[in-house]
Amino acid sequence: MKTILVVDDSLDIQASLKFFLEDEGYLCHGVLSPDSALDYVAKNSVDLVLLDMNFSQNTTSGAEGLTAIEALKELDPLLPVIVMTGWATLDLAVKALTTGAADFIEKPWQDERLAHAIKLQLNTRRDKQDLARLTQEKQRSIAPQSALHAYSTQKQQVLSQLENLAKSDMNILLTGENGTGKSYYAQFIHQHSTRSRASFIALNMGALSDELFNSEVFGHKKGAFTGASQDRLGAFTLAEDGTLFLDEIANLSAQSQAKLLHVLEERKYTALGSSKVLENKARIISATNADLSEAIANELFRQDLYYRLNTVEIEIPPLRSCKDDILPLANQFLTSFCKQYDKPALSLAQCAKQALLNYGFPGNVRELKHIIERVIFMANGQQITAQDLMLSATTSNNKPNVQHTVDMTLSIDEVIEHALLSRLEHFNGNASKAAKSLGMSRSAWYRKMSKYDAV
Ligand SMILES: Nc1ncnc2c1ncn2[C@@H]1O[C@H](COP(=O)(O)OP(=O)(O)OP(=O)(O)O)[C@@H](O)[C@H]1O
Repeated sequence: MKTILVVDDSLDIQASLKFFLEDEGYLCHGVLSPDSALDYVAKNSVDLVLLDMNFSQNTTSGAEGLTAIEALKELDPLLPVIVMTGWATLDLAVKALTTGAADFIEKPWQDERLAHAIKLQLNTRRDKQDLARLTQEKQRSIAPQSALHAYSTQKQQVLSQLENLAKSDMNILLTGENGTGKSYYAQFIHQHSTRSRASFIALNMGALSDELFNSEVFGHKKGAFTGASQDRLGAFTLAEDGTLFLDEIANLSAQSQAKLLHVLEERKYTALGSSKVLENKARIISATNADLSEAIANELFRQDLYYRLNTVEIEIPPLRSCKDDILPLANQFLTSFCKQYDKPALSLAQCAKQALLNYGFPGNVRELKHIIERVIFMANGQQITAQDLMLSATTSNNKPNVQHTVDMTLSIDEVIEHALLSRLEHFNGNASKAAKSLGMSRSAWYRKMSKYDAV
């Protein structure tokens, strides 16, 4: 329900506007002075202000109203202020509109005209908010994904479980190794939920410092800190009543964990530099490839936050335990990359199929996708051989292989990608340990990994 703030020093006028506005379906709050109005707008959600222009006795110039319009617009540039005065002159109306008022109404007002003006200004505000949100959302939301493919019984079971859970409002924690497609499954949940028409906002926690966390998650006001040159909407605000996907949740610092826990408990937050309390209505899906029980035991992750996030916990199985996915996914990627690079259709020779089925895929579906993308440029002829795939030898028990032979034909990017994957494999998919062993910070690790996902 929209909230309208009435600023008028007459309690009679406040009461009669309240009566009328509530009848029109709005929530109405009244204050007696511009100072109280500013205080109220700074701390509460207000959708529109009806502002008297004169407050001190015997003044009719409208100067107090003009100052109030300026201050209100400074506080919230998108807040519509409709001016109402019994001392209307053309000059004052022009001044009010050029100062930032959205409309000018003479007292005594006509109900129909007032109702129309309010409706119009609320619609304009909504359109402006949508535009601001869409612009920022476009800058930050993850690229629309291609379809999620699941052929094996294991993956099909996970999908049907998620489809059922999607209908609830429960927070869901997705676990699983790197590259199993957790962000794809998060979008799948959103698309099958009752929130599918609202936004899906994704944030990679592994890449956020504490300072960035505040800004990205809660947003900031212009001037909140050096370099804050304009207002920024936070992920909770952008997600609104949609879905907020928090990837790599185990990598949050203790400080950021405490802040996130507070929002999840209170369902309220404030942007940096603002005292306005905002409500969190988003559903949280989080994901991690880390062992959170171990992180809790080592006091690296808060148990209370874990319980807030994992109302339900679903593990996405590694590719090596879903053998029935390997060849259909490989063919799927083959078709789409041949199309993307305008190459003639290619197929997998029997030896290549067998090699893929025997391989351990420490980097899971992401790695399979990269292998297929690379082989398109390496294959001679229309059939891809096992050799073209350039897979390292695998262990017989299908566990990921630690040894990678360095092929002298690989580019520097491919050598780095191999190094990252083999280190990940060595640490059983634990990205924090893999990063540490390479002398990299967690955020540098995630930046590198996402670079190779994008190659
Ligand atoms: N079921 C699937 N169908 C099609 N593509 C998939 C599937 N699962 C994963 N992928 C591909 O694998 C890549 C990695 O997926 P994603 O980034 O969601 O993995 P992740 O589990 O979140 O990895 P990380 O833990 O490293 O963040 C995606 O870019 C996508 O191309």
